[in-house]
Amino acid sequence: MVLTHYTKNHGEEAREGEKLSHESQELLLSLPKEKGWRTPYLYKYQGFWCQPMEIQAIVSFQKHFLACDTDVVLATIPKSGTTWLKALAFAIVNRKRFPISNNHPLLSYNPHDLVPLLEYKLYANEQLPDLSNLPQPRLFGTHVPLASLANPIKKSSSRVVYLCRNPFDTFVSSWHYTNKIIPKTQAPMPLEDAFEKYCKGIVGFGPFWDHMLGYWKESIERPHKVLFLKYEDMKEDVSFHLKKLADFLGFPFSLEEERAGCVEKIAKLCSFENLKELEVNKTGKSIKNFENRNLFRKAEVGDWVNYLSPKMVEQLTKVMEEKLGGSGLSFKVIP
Ligand SMILES: Nc1ncnc2c1ncn2[C@@H]1O[C@H](COP(=O)(O)OS(=O)(=O)O)[C@@H](OP(=O)(O)O)[C@H]1O
Repeated sequence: MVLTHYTKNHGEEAREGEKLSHESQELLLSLPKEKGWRTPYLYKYQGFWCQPMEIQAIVSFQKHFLACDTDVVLATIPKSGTTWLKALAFAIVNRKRFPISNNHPLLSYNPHDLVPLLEYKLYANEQLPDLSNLPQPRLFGTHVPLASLANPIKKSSSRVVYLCRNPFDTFVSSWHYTNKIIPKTQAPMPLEDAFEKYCKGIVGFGPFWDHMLGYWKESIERPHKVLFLKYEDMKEDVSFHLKKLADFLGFPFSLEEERAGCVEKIAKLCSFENLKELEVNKTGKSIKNFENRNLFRKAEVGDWVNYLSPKMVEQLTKVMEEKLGGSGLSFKVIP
């Protein structure tokens, strides 16, 4: 059984390698690697862990992306509320073009289709997208850490919004998602194995602490450039954070809009309860052909209590204290 799994993984690695350019294959040979969560290996590229196809796309994005001053980049580590943030930002900046109505794009498209990920979609598979004709402000999503964003993003006046979620819930969400999308022929990943990797920082785009701290520090040093939001705060008061996001993006709500309930309408449109029940999100496919329904699970703060043992809680708390202590970044971990 173990042997079959091992052989299968190596076959997968060979197949994945075949899809890569010669240059990317050479690059991978020079990088440290560890067994991945659902792919044979994660490689450490520029200090963060990543899958081979993503590394190829990120190198291309770093080389070719041209920024506009009006660009908005929505950054997250996976499972921190990316889908939610994309829906909110799209609805806010496009509300004149697409007023809240029965044919709003968010009712027939998944947020990942409306706000494409730079590394999974736009620059994937050696594509060089022509982004010059996209309506402004252009909205992009990324899981890439701040230090590795394409230089034009850092140097231009484009804005970055970072959404962060407490590591306990992010871990549980990542583990569930991984087991939902791994091929049926592959054994599910035990919670304990995933947890050990997570605490060592071995998770896509991790270590999580470096990912968070990069954006956190920049949001303090350059608050006009990076807005740092927390998933738990947004769950507590979505309207307040929606207005904050709109102000930061340069699309503040007018008094008339507020009186007309525009903020609440957007919050409702983008809510977990609404998006989860839409046909497109029950049956459609978006990122890399993955099923949209897997993007919507529970959306709760504190669901980790149902999964982590006291020993695990102690271990992750210690990691967080060691890595995030003194930074000023802290989390509500229960509602
Ligand atoms: N609209 C909305 N509001 C609040 N929360 C939401 C929303 N949509 C998705 N979710 C929850 O977010 C988790 C998925 O994270 P991401 O969207 O970052 O996933 S991904 O990185 O884009 O794959 C996942 O969290 P868990 O339920 O804890 O697994 C989703 O349920």
